Amino acid sequence: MERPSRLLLLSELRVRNAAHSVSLSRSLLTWKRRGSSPLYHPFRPRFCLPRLRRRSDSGSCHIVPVSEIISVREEDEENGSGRRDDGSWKKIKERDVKDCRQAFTVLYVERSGQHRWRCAEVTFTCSDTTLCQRWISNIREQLAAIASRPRRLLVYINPFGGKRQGKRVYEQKVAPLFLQAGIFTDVIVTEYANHARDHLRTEAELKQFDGVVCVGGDGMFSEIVHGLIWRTQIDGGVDVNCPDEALLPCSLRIGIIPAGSTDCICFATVGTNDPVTSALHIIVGDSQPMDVCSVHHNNTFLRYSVSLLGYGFYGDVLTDSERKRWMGPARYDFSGVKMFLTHHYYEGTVSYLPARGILGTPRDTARCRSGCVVCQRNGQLLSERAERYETDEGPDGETEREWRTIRGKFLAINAASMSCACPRSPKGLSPAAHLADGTTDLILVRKCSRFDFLRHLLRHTSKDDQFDMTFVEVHRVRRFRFAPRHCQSDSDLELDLQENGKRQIFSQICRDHPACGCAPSYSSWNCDGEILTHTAIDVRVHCQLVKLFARGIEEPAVFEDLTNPCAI
Ligand SMILES: Nc1ncnc2c1ncn2[C@@H]1O[C@H](COP(=O)(O)OP(=O)(O)OP(=O)(O)O)[C@@H](O)[C@H]1O
Ligand SMILES: CCCCCCCCCCCCC/C=C/[C@@H](O)[C@H](CO)NC(=O)CCCCC
Ligand SMILES: [Ca+2]
Repeated sequence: MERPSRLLLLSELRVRNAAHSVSLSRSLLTWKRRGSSPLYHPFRPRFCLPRLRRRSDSGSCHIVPVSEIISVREEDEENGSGRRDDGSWKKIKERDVKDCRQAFTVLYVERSGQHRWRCAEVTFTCSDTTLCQRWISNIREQLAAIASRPRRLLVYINPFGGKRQGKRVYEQKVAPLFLQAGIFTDVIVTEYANHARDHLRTEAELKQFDGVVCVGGDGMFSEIVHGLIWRTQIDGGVDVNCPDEALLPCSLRIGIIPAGSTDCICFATVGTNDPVTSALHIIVGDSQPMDVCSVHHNNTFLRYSVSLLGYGFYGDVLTDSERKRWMGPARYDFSGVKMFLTHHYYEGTVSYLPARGILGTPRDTARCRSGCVVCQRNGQLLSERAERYETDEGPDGETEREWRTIRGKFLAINAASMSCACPRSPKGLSPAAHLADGTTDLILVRKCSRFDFLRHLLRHTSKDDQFDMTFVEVHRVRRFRFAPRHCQSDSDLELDLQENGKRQIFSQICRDHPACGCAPSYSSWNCDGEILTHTAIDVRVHCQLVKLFARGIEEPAVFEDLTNPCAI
């Protein structure tokens, strides 16, 4: 149970011309209308204390955690008595001006439903100038002491992501908030694809910054992740081409201002794709660790992935939609329907290393939420294991024995390192996946009828379980490999030829002659929205390799009897 800490200040100040009892402790700012009866505050989210406001017949009490104060502004006489909390203006009575010589405004985070945050403000006025200054400097001191808050950010804007609104969104909605919060920014509007990645790799003076912000979609985030991870490994002498090397975690946090088509990473880490909410999470200095998968082909590094690695359906949707970029976000719906009707399946071998000895399964009903204990515990377990064996997979012999292999015909092979929740699918591809548990959920959708595949797809948008179907299996894994049928080992191929020689040869011919309309042998991998150049891949999860300016999705408030911070 959270108890109010020792008070730093307790004064009678005026809010909207009414006397209020206002207090500041190291953790809370509260204001309560004078004469109102003590109120209890039964709502509190499980992991944090948001601003609370409870009204009764006799008044209202507000509680704002200091960690959620954005800034404090000194008002001049006119502002202090003339401006409303919502920023509009009111007529000033002469008596008000006389009574309230000094005023200050506190800007703070207010939750507005569906995980959205807004910047609210309240103006306190008082007749004593010294007291007013004490309040302002005390609040400023509290804010300056929060070491996790960024002071200087490097911002990359993709002007062409999503609906091409990135620049406008940043200038109108985000930059003014950063200014209010006293955050300095260096802004780069990208001029070509991979501009941000290459700038981070070689040019950016990262020591100057407390974080990197991207304005765009998942592709833009991916650029930042690639630039930062690459830079960190090169500086630390890590060979990125070796799939067995443990990667060094990146120290700079990444902020995402969503302005893309899917915005899956923002949605799955914040709970909404709203630029103002994301800006506020950056300002308050939130931190959310996140797993990253490295993808290799024959000991050559290909890419990193944080959300979806998809072969078959999602690979084909992406390949088809890339030719329709001009359609904007609607291209995914168009290509989704087209690829569903095309109904291609692909043959190959999936091998995986199951995640053992850690918490959680892909069929859990519990979800990864703010302060997730599964992520915390598994993070600890995996780093202890890494220290013991100098690899996070356990002793070599044991690891080799644990690999499992599945051969088959698949409509889709998906690896979801996080839920992949997005506006299209609010619960995501793997609803119980965790952001930072060191695992990915490997989902195998075997060849089935169009009708069954449609049922499976539609379950991504409803409450029904998309894994509860005979042709779908899901495994929580630490590592996996895939080889398409034609990339299998010589002995496997011989076996296949004996089993099904005619089809093998026929499909190879049809790959060379697409006009015959036969199903292709290969799909492509969709790696967080980028097409991979190879189909045979080796994927390894690196637990908590990067950090975001986010806190995971907050639980809705739960009913709890609290010590009443307003009863003072
Ligand atoms: N100035 C630019 N010109 C052209 N392409 C760019 C530029 N800046 C970035 N890009 C590339 O644009 C691609 C798409 O960008 P982004 O991810 O922002 O939007 P999106 O694809 O619409 O959204 P999502 O990834 O969420 O589906 C990225 O892969 C990025 O590399
Ligand atoms: C015929 C009815 C179909 C109904 C299907 C609904 C299922 C929706 C599941 C959505 C899963 C999104 C996974 C996110 C992947 C991102 O890393 C990637 C980059 O932004 N986006 C896509 O590849 C874009 C992929 C878009 C797929 C539709
Ligand atoms: Ca994970």
